[in-house]
Amino acid sequence: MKEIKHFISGAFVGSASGKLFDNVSPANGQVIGRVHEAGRAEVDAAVRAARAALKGPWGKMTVAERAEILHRVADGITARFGEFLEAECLDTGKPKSLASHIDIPRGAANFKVFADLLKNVANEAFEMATPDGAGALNYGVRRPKGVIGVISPWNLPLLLMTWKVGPALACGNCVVVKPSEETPLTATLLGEVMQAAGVPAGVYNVVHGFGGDSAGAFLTEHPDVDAYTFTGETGTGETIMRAAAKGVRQVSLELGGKNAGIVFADCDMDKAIEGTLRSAFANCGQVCLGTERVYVERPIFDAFVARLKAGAEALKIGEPNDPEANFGPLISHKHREKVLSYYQQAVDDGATVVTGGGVPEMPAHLAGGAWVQPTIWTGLADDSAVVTEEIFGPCCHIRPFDSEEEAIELANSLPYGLASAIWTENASRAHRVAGQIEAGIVWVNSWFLRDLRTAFGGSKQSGIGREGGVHSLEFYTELKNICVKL
Ligand SMILES: NC(=O)c1ccc[n+]([C@@H]2O[C@H](COP(=O)([O-])OP(=O)(O)OC[C@H]3O[C@@H](n4cnc5c(N)ncnc54)[C@H](O)[C@@H]3O)[C@@H](O)[C@H]2O)c1
Ligand SMILES: O=C/C=C/C=C(\O)C(=O)O
Repeated sequence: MKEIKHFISGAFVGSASGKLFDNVSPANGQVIGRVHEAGRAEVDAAVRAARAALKGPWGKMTVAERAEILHRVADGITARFGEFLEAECLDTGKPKSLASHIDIPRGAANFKVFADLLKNVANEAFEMATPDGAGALNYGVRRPKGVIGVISPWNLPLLLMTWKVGPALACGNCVVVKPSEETPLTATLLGEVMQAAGVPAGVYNVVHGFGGDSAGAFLTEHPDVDAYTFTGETGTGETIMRAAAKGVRQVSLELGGKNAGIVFADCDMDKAIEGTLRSAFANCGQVCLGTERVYVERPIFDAFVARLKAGAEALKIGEPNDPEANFGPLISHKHREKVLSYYQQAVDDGATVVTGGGVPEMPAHLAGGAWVQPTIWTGLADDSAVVTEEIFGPCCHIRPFDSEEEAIELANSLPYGLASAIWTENASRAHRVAGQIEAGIVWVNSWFLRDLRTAFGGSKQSGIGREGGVHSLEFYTELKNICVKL
């Protein structure tokens, strides 16, 4: 049985406590490995290694030298593409057809884009007048923040972890990563790539374990971590924020959502159906940006529901190696219980189940997996928990609307504000509505189209701060103003 160890100070190490936990395949329920669970000792060793590495060669490198190494990291991921793909799909059960297009290439891109950005970024400067007439010159310099704690979720494990590690390292920080307990493999494999690329020991560390009373909590409670970047549930974000308050450490939080899709009668129906299908069902609905509320203008409501139903029913459920599969399992049985409880709630609340609503029948060798049917409802009240709470499963509720104002009000009615997708061929309307949606990201006639130079993050309870492009610098560096009296 494969043992998955921590990566600390350039070496793979087990836990002193000897505590291990199972890594379970969501596709068939089988144990695929045993993972070392970090105690305070391993977390402390990782933080100390990171602190020491800041003072070592990493801290003395030029931006160009660091950028070259990070390019080698990206190339290392690409060179071992097959291994990363295998590992990601073992952990998550997602179709290889999906991970080979999204997760793994983005894992590599996250290093290249931020390495290049750092080489080209300019700092601000202000000339100022002084009473003696000689003036003064202010200019900003950026310095690494220090040791960054990176806590990442299981839905897009390599993509979301490197989305933080890429800019953190490009800015000259050292990191301690706590990947989700559900998906330990790719973060561990990345340790090998880091080493081969010449990243000095201690710059990239990985500790495995759970959240509360385990590696996650030990990391967020560790006094020698300078800042935390977290992607995950809103409730966990609150816990991390509380822990980070001690010692006044900064947090960047990318949290949950209950994203709205708004489909106007003047949309290109083919595009709207294709995009909404992806946004509701890609990655088995386990994408923070995914659409779980669809608002459709009344004249096209029936046609839209019928076509989305047909699209959902045409999805091909299957295990990662099935070349035709485009719909995998949920991450775990525990998560399936949560998703199925909402499926039941929808029925109890009087929904019309347009399609799905249960567990699909799977062949015997996959029967132990966390499979669930893609599901569409109509007819729920706006205050049903199914419509107001993040389910994080392959499901959406579709509701008609009669005016632009009503659609905007519905989209903005929840305490979340991560993303939204608007479908219309009327350009004025697209801009007008997009400007009024309370969300960090609004797509018009697309979904999950990502330019890594743009600001990414959520408003309201979907997060704090923005990452992406120069916005990442706000979090991963300290901007210092130097004022020189002339
Ligand atoms: N806004 C975004 O960009 C974004 C992106 C992806 C996922 N998400 C959100 O993530 C959630 C799904 O991911 P998840 O279930 O892994 O989230 P989660 O909050 O349960 O776990 C995320 C990470 O936090 C750790 N953790 C849990 N409790 C902790 C604690 N007390 N202290 C420290 N660490 C702790 C976990 O071990 C894991 O590594 C959804 O809510 C989804 O919307 C948001
Ligand atoms: O599940 C959430 C997906 C988030 C995507 C990103 O953070 C990204 O594309 O950078």
